[in-house]
Amino acid sequence: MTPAARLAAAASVLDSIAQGRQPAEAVMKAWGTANRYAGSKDRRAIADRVYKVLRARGRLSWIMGGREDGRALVIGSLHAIDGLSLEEIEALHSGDGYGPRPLSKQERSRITAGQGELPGWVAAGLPEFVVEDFKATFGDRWAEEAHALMAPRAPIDLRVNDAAATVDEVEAELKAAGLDVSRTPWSAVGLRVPSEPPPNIQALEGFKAGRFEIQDEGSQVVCWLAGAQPGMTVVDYCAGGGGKTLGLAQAMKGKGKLVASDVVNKRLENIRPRLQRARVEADLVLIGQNGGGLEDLNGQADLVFVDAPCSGSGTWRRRPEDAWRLTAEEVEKLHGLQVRILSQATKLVKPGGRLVYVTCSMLARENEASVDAFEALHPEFHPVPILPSEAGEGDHAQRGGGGGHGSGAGDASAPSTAARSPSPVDGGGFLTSAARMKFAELASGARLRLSPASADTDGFFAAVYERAA
Ligand SMILES: C[S@@+](CC[C@H](N)C(=O)[O-])C[C@H]1O[C@@H](n2cnc3c(N)ncnc32)[C@H](O)[C@@H]1O
Repeated sequence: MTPAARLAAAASVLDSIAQGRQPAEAVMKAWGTANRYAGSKDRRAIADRVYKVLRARGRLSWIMGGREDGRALVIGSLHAIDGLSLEEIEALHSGDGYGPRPLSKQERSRITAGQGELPGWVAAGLPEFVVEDFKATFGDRWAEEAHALMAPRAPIDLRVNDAAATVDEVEAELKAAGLDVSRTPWSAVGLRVPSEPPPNIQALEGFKAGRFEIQDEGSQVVCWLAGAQPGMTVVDYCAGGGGKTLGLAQAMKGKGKLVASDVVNKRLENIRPRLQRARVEADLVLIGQNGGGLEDLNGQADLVFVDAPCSGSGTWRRRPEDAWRLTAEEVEKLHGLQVRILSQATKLVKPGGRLVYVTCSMLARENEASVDAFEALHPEFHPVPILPSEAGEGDHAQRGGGGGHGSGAGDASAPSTAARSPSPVDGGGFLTSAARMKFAELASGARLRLSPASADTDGFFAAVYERAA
């Protein structure tokens, strides 16, 4: 393909992405299948252009006078990102062969007009309502947070299944496969590989044998903070694809009862092969929108983990297309759903047991606002500080009625006053000492926010609660 034909193809892929809800990666793949004449270098060049545009879509649309079609965004990117002159852009738009048609008068004038002063949200490359939320949360640091969230090429993180292999063994295995592997800073069982050139992790023997899984470090961290321990009864209430289920199973070391529930059966079914690969077990339970289906566990769970449905805005560095699909109305709906799901999940928590709320959202409306609403509705749930309180680690457990799980869940004979819940930052030994220092900086009481800018992870929010007796 000529460079011009690649631009035309990128514009058409961008239009397909804008028309649907499919991930950009899937649209790119479908385009490759339908256009077999395109070689790997062509597909690579087209994907590079598509992602370049998606990460800067707001700015490019602004420059092109509010146009949002693929052609305009590609033209804008040649000018504003690649720095091509009008003549160079025109040469790529001669209309010859499979290249794009010549520039219109308006398109030419958009390029010659220059960018001018860009409003903050346009420069940040995020929808305006998102930037307002960021300003309220991050203050002066909002632009840095926005930039890191939309920056290219997040690395790929792996969680080593320490029941099947040591971190050293997996590290050596990945090195032998030619990957440039390093340790993750916060999760003690995390490894990181660059996403460029794209590694085929799923084809590796260690992946197939369950020695490691793909999981962002932030996602690993929230599993470790939850405090699942061997012998506990744990419910992963919104189990989805099962990423956290596997992390919780790892913390439980295969001992106790783990239940993974969701309202979508297909998602639960996808967990099955992952459990088999990791050689761990969980009961998969399809629940109704109102939580029906888990009545047997009412008041029984030591830990209920609610990885709530959310905007997924914490993962926009991997899926920048989603930033432009989200609306303020959807965020409002998600906030309502999050508070409702948390309320439903409370029924399962036993006195002294924990409820952990997690999102992969960067938005305060889905994080702080959702747990504020939950706290107002459920005073029987006490916030558990992420860091040990000054009065001594675990004193919240006694305030909350004791009955901790320090000696292993199911040990009903353990005296409640002696047993103390470990502090979330203890992380069951799965958090590094660097994590403990870092989270001292990032945690606010029972709440912790991780982000690409602050922790080099996807954006995550976690809040930990304990039910009073
Ligand atoms: C953020 S995703 C979970 C991701 C998953 N925990 C993981 O780590 O792969 C949220 C999940 O909540 C589920 N969900 C939506 N409404 C729900 C409800 N009312 N009760 C329980 N789960 C619900 C969705 O089907 C979705 O799978």
